Amino acid sequence: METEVPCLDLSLPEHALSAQLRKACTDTGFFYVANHGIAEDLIEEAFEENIKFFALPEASKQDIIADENNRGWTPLSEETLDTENQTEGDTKEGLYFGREVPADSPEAAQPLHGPNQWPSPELLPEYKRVTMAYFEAVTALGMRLLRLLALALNMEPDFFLHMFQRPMLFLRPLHYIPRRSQPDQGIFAAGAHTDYGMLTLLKTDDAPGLQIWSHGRFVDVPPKPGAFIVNLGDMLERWTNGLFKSTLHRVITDGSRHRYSIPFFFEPDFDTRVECLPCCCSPDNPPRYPPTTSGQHLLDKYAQTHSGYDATSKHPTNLLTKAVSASKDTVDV
Ligand SMILES: O=C(O)CCC(=O)C(=O)O
Ligand SMILES: [Fe+2]
Repeated sequence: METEVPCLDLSLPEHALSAQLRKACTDTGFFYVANHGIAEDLIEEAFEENIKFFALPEASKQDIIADENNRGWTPLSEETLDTENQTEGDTKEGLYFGREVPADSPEAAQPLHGPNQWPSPELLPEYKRVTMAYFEAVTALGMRLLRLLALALNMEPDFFLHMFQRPMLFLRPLHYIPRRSQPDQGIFAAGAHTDYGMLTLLKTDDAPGLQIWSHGRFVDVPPKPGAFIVNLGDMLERWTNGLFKSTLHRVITDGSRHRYSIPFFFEPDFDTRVECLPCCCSPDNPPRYPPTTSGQHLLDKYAQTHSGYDATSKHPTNLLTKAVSASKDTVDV
């Protein structure tokens, strides 16, 4: 079953786009973006390099196993996005890259900041060049969307821009193995979850599988050639007091083929204050969440779903998505 996920044509004038964006953000929290300006060749190259990476022998991937800054390879089944409904881990592996932060920079003292771990250039000579070019291109697209988001909220267009001086940016190529998902058996390619952060810019190959929760059921969001899929995360839902939706989603595979996707998680600077926007509250609609910061929000979300997690220490697994069990909390205490 398919649902009508709106498609924003970025070649339209901003005033038209911002109205469409507001509707998409308040209705579905998911939308396609067409005419985004990122070269198809670059996208293709990024997928080709990742297909090569995931085909490397296990030992080569182990060499760059994810570190405490969320950078590096996460093996098959390492992540269980929906602990309530899954009987095994997600049938996918991934590779995280963040904004490059040298180990000797003061920024590296913060959780989630540090140098990247790149696949060996002897094995994959083009990997770093292509991935960095792709990273830069999706960052620029994210910046364009920030302007539109501010306009969609009837705010100054540069409202969010200054919060992205040292942003937390994570690119995470994923490889789903050809394993048939069996929801009734608790086997999922990616369990149901919402994304933690502000915005996710997702490119998938042409294999279907992504589904979003809509009107009481999961519906397909098929790949659209030439378009990105963009969704809002919990941080933006919190910032807008629930006006903009962070929608539950999952991935189901039919076992017939490999599936590759590249989500890009786009989050403001660690210290950015995330407090109900004035345009999103009123005496009748008071703020539902206390103020926090971008970094603290991500760390708290993680602690909610991982018992024993110490938010003051750096920690090696996925901080950018969360299990469904905690997805619809309304008030932080
Ligand atoms: O692979 C996909 O289509 C979706 C991945 C996703 O939802 C995530 O990584 O948060
Ligand atoms: Fe997600």
